[in-house]
Amino acid sequence: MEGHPLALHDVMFIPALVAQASDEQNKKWLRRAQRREIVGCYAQTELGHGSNLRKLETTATYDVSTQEFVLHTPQITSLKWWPGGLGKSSNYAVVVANMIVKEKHLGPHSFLVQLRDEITHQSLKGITVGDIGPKLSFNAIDNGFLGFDNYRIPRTNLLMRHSRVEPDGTYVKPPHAKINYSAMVRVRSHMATGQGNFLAQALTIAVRYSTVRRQGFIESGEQEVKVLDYQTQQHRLFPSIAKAYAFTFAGYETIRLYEQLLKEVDTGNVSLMADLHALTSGLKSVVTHQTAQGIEQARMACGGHGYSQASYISEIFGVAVGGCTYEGENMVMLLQLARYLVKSVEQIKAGESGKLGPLVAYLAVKVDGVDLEKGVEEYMKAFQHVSRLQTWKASEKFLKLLKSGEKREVAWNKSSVELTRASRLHTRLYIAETFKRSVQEVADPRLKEVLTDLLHLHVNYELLDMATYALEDGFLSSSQLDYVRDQLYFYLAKIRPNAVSLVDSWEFSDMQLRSVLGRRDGNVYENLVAWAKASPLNKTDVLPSVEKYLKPMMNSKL
Ligand SMILES: CC/C=C\C/C=C\C/C=C\C/C=C\C/C=C\C/C=C\CCC(=O)SCCNC(=O)CCNC(=O)[C@H](O)C(C)(C)COP(=O)(O)OP(=O)(O)OC[C@H]1O[C@@H](n2cnc3c(N)ncnc32)[C@H](O)[C@@H]1OP(=O)(O)O
Ligand SMILES: Cc1cc2nc3c(=O)[nH]c(=O)nc-3n(C[C@H](O)[C@H](O)[C@H](O)COP(=O)(O)OP(=O)(O)OC[C@H]3O[C@@H](n4cnc5c(N)ncnc54)[C@H](O)[C@@H]3O)c2cc1C
Repeated sequence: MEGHPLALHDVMFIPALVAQASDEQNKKWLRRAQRREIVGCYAQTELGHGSNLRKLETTATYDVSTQEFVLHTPQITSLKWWPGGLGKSSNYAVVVANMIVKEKHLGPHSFLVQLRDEITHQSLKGITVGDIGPKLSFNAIDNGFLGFDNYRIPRTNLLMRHSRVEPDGTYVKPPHAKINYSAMVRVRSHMATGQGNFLAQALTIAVRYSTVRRQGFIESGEQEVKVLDYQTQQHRLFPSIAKAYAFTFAGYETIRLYEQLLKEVDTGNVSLMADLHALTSGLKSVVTHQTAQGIEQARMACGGHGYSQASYISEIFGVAVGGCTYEGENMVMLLQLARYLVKSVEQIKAGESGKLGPLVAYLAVKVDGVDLEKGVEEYMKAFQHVSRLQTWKASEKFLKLLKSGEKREVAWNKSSVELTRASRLHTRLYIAETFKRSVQEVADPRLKEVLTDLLHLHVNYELLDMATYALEDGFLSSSQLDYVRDQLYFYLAKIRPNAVSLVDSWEFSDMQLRSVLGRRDGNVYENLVAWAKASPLNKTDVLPSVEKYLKPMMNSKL
């Protein structure tokens, strides 16, 4: 859970080579990387810039006389900063640098760069590299810094699958300007399943513990109840169980789309890039945020023991919450999706609704009302309505500001909170839709029934959570919202008997969970005592600090 120093080798270094190096280059590098004869990382973010990639400062200047690129770190803010595995483990990196050829700045490009000697592992001349120090979590990963002092690499170390620099300095452009960002899009497409997995771990611990923990009464005179029988506890945990499933289903779809994109790009078809970029930008933001919230609720649902490291939930939280920042800061990514939504609105206004992609076609279709009692399809129409309403409102605000003479960037900034709201609603619609479709495809009728209960819980929870939007224009009445509330409580109670099976079905072993509270055998109390006794402070009855500090203080006459 604390991370692995070679994680980025698998998660980004190899995928960057697969997607961006030419077949010829990969004959040289890929097998070596796969066999781990060389260890790599993905070095893009700098001390001064992470989000705004156009302002990366590391330069790769082509020297036509030697057919080499000269990598250079012009100032302190240009140091690479953060890359996982860079500090101590990697001897190679995919480095993203601003490419300059014949004095022309050609923007960020990826280069394979050797950092350390393959035998001694010592850093090479011209390279400054090290670890950036402890972090909130992930402390088994050596996130690092890296500087170049006019460091030379061969021309052929520019990753040349999609763009090239010929020996004479002729630049051959890629088929899409952002094709070099594919390693990021890949991680974003995997993040929904990855984060769903973190959420699932925390929930497994909290749900199991909630059936061991007895406290208080529901009906007086009986045995104290398992805390999982409280409606508030169910409300804290069960909607997140539904989300963990929903995120996993959504993630399967984005992973499939990324694989499709890779194949299509190789045939020169880049049409999926904008759609997938928008989709994964929104999804990674919503999923990481809701996962962090869900894990924190799971911790609180374990009361005092949840705060102990014996629960292990704090570690899961620390790792998961990193996802809100890495691979694109969440607000920044929501605004990327918003660009796509605003463009879609502009297309509709221009009478070009027919050109809209399938995920945004609903923006052009107005619905007057829904009959929620007819089932999940009607909830989908309600989600579409709130997303459409907010997307149009935010877009109109932006377009009005533009029309009033504001500069584009200023108008955008003044509309940005509303735009991020639209992006979240659009993404939550997508999550609900993929959840619905995935449940419909389940063949086993008993499994389908339980997952359908979770789906119902999800759509009622979500609609209630976005109720202000639906009430704003009178789309939903307050009596409809009462119905949604009743349904929510109905499904909390209905799911209760299956709650433990739902988390057990994720099949985390005790070794994976590392949680005293979440043990499979439920022997929580004996093991909490054993865990406490094993604390380093309990190695001796009297600590050296007693002689050193306590006694002088207690014996002092002052
Ligand atoms: C197999 C497992 C895989 C994953 C693991 C999953 C879960 C994790 C679980 C465990 C992890 C275990 C260990 C690892 C631990 C942690 C670390 C993992 C990874 C972290 C690595 C990193 O963080 S790498 C650095 C990431 N950095 C960023 O994400 C930077 C964010 N910024 C950007 O992406 C861009 O700068 C930008 C998109 C914000 C803006 O780009 P730019 O300025 O160049 O563009 P413009 O704004 O001008 O936009 C111009 C048009 O281009 C479009 N665009 C932008 N990007 C793309 C893209 N990628 N594809 C397609 N189109 C793109 C943009 O939309 C604009 O289009 P218009 O039509 O509107 O003009
Ligand atoms: C655990 C972890 C692992 C990482 N691993 C890697 C790695 O392997 N390789 C690598 O290269 N990098 C890595 N990073 C770096 C990471 O990708 C960046 O930190 C991330 O992309 C955010 O960029 P930033 O730090 O520049 O944030 P900033 O952009 O400085 O964000 C600060 C604030 O400014 C806001 N902001 C910035 N721009 C805008 C805008 N245009 N509009 C509105 N608000 C804005 C943000 O929303 C945020 O609130 C890692 C980071 C972490 C935490």
